[in-house]
Amino acid sequence: MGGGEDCMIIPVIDMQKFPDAEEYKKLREASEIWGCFRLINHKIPLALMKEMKAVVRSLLDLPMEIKQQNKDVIAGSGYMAPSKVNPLYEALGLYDLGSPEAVHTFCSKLDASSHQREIISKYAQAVYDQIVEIGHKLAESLGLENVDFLNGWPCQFRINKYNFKPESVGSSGVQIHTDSGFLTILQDDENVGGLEVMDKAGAFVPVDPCPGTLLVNLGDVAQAWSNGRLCNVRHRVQCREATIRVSIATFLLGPKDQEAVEAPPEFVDSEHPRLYAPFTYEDYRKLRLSSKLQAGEALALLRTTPS
Ligand SMILES: O=C(O)CCC(=O)C(=O)O
Ligand SMILES: [Fe+2]
Repeated sequence: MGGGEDCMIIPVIDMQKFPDAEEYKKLREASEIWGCFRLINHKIPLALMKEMKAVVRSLLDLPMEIKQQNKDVIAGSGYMAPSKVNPLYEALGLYDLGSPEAVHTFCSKLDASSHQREIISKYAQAVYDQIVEIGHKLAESLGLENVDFLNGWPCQFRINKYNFKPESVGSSGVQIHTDSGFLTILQDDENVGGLEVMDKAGAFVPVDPCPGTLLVNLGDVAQAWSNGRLCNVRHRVQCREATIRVSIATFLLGPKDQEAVEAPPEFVDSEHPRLYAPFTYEDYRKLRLSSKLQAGEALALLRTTPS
């Protein structure tokens, strides 16, 4: 199990320590102060993480015409070719990870072998179960008793490749952003760093690789749902060395269809008035895209009270 010194700048949450009250407190504080943490002793088998990494690498190495068959299901969910804004970055994606048919379509479009399909399906199941469990623990850490609110929430899956070249060292791999959904599990590259998260003071803090662990990020939906208690962490990827970097991200987005993102009554009182009018995840995603506000600023457009 990884757990070296360099993992320790950002908070570490140990899945095996639950239901200790101390671990719940750490989880709450990490989520309020940082909006991200390293997860150790999680439930995704290390062998599966490794096999998945190999599968993902080979999918990203496919010819462009095949990768382009990975079409959007919702805006931005399919293949993203290198662009003017992020010329070193490309990604394949899948919506929705919880749907075996969607996983099947994703695999078919990329001509995945039966071995690759098997690994992807197993990983999808394991990462989905893990992200829902973290969501439940997070709600419990905030004192909520009914934690069934995550049922049926869609999950987006994205595999990221950074083609870092000698001349790109020091430049941006992915620009500063927040994740739009509720929670993200990131299997970051086990060797190549570059991910940076912003701390409360506005300084970027490097998140160094820590093999065998996962990184969890909280997104805009978590901020709104918690009535402003939880931090939607701003982060970016910088090119640090001339090599390929690959990461695997799973995003638990928000309530499905027309169900609203809305702070439960437990988070609202006279000292903490409701900050946001209820909204659907779909509308919020569209607002982020149309406003081009990618670092959580779009939430301000939904505020019911001045910030
Ligand atoms: O590649 C990484 O480490 C981060 C990727 C990321 O922030 C994202 O996919 O939203
Ligand atoms: Fe992100």
